Amino acid sequence: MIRQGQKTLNNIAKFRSFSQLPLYNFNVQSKKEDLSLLEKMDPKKNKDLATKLRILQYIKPYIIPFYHQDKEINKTILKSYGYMFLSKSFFYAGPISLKYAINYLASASLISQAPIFIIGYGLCYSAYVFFEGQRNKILAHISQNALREISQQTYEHLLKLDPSFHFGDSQRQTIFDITKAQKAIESNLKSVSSFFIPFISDVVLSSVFLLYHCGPFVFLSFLMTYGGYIWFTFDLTNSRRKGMGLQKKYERQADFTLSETLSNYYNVKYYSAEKFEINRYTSILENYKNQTIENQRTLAQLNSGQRFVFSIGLTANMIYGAYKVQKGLMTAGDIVLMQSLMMQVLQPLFFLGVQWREWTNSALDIQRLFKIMDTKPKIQNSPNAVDFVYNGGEIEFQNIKFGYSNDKVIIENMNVTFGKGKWISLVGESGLGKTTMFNLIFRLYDPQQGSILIDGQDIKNLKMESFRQQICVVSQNPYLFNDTVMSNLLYGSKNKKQEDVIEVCKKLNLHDLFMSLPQGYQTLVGEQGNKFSGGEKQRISIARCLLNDAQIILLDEPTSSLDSLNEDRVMKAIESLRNDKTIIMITHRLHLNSYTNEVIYLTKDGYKEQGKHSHLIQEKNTRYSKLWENFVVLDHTSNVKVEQSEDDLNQKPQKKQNGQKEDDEEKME
Ligand SMILES: Nc1ncnc2c1ncn2[C@@H]1O[C@H](COP(=O)(O)OP(=O)(O)OP(=O)(O)O)[C@@H](O)[C@H]1O
Repeated sequence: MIRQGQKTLNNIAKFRSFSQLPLYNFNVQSKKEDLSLLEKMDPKKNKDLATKLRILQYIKPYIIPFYHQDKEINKTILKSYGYMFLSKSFFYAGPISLKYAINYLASASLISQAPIFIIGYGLCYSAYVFFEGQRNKILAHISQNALREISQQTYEHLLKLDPSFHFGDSQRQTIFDITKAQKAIESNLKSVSSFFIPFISDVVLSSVFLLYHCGPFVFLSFLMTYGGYIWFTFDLTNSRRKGMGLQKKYERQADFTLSETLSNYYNVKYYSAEKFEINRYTSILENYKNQTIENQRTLAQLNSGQRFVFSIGLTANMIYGAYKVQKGLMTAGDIVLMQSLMMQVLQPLFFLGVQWREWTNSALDIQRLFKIMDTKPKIQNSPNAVDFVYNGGEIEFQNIKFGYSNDKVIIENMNVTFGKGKWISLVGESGLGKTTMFNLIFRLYDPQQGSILIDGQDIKNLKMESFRQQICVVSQNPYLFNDTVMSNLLYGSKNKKQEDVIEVCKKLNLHDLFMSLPQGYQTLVGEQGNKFSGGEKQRISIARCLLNDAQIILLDEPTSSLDSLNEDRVMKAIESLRNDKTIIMITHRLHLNSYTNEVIYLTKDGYKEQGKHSHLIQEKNTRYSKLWENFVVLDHTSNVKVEQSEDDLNQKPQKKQNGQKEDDEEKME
């Protein structure tokens, strides 16, 4: 499950190339109001307490019967309480039976009945073990359900968050944090249901039995011993918190460094940085080791202190009991009962520190999850959002101003129209904001000013799923899932037939490559698709996009890793498969513009030239024609281009524009 989450996060990529991510049809079982309640609490006011209360809110539906909306889970929780009642009944019947066995053994007239109580003691213990086992089975079932539902909620929330969240911090760190937090919540749930609830019932029941069987002195001494023990445990555990926090921090650093280094394996090798990385990792491990030793020392202190407090209480009660027996006010059986009851609660009491420490530690881990759950997606459907109505796929930037942050404007006063059904090249210098324009079309960000219209509809007023479904993006860095070739090709196009896939792959020169693999189209592509070359990955992601039914295709330097032969094939494949879809293609390889219907050339100072490649380069005073001259001279493929350019400039554009109005306007501003 965690691996799946990691795969998906990695593939959210620069923008979500496929709007089918919501195809995963989550069916979250927890009541939604639980989350909103959690969200309302302000952890800053009393961070520690607030976090613990939020954790309780989170796990409440799995502890309190009738709180979960799934009736089956409610029944299971109720059953677990039934088993607890039975196990506790036998747990306390045992020492009482033992008390009578001892008293009868000490009495000459009743000694013959003692074995019945001894057998009763044994049976009670067996029954207790049986019902406790049944309860544990049920608790495992509940906690696994809880883990699944909480992971699901988190996953769903993560997929809603904006790219600024996913690419602001380290994604790997986020994954670590979430994984740890989910485990921490599961462990907290287990500790509440398997430890704290039975523990509280033990303290209450032991008190009642001690009061009834051994009198008020033993009862009070018992309460004081437990009170002192609990106070000491909590006090010392809280003072160990800082040290535990440091240990966690070093642990996270170590995990993170390991993962960073391994995922940058090639860079480490290329820069011969093994020694540097080993030293870095070792110094973190050293910190972790020292802090763990220090924490173990304080833990030993805690444990010996706890036993000391308990032994004082136990000894005081035993002395008092011995005195009462001497006076004939208590029996030997009462002393055994007192000892058994105290010892029965002693066992869980020794775990109290461990459990409380776990809670305190998990609170640190879970705080990170809460921080993520508190992050609200900036881009959301407006309350009155309507469905997008496709009408040819014209895209219009109206007076757009945008910057990723307020202090740096990337795009200002931009007015551009990408005509419907056209294949348009978007050209401009590096860093101009071309990829950013794609991000804006996909509404991964909202412009600070102006509107983006698709087929005359402002995307801010549209349901995001409805227009995103019509857009497919091939990003600069092709992202593949670590799945089979076929699954990657069909990601988002589940209804496509095998023949369609083969047709597209043949056109992109991929079919023979896949067929040469041992498992053909069922071959796994490897982590991030690294079983394929950069150019092959690029062609796979183009194939995936061409197989998609989206009517608008955004190609961000789709052939940057391709040789000229494959580049030509790809261009021809796009041309033959595009079926009047609107395509915007960012490219720095100007010769590709001969394949497209139109070029939009933008500069940082807001200048724009728009028209057919062949016309723009013939106009000697256009900036684009100067760029083209430079390209032809400087580009290492210039020979090909010069040869091609005669074709490209004079024939291809004309051939390509079949079906397109000849009176395409050239706009120059
Ligand atoms: N997520 C981001 N957060 C902050 N700044 C960003 C982000 N993405 C891009 N930028 C900045 O925005 C500017 C435009 O980037 P963009 O990728 O849109 O340019 P581009 O025209 O596509 O460049 P290239 O041709 O090199 O791909 C750059 O200065 C870049 O550093």
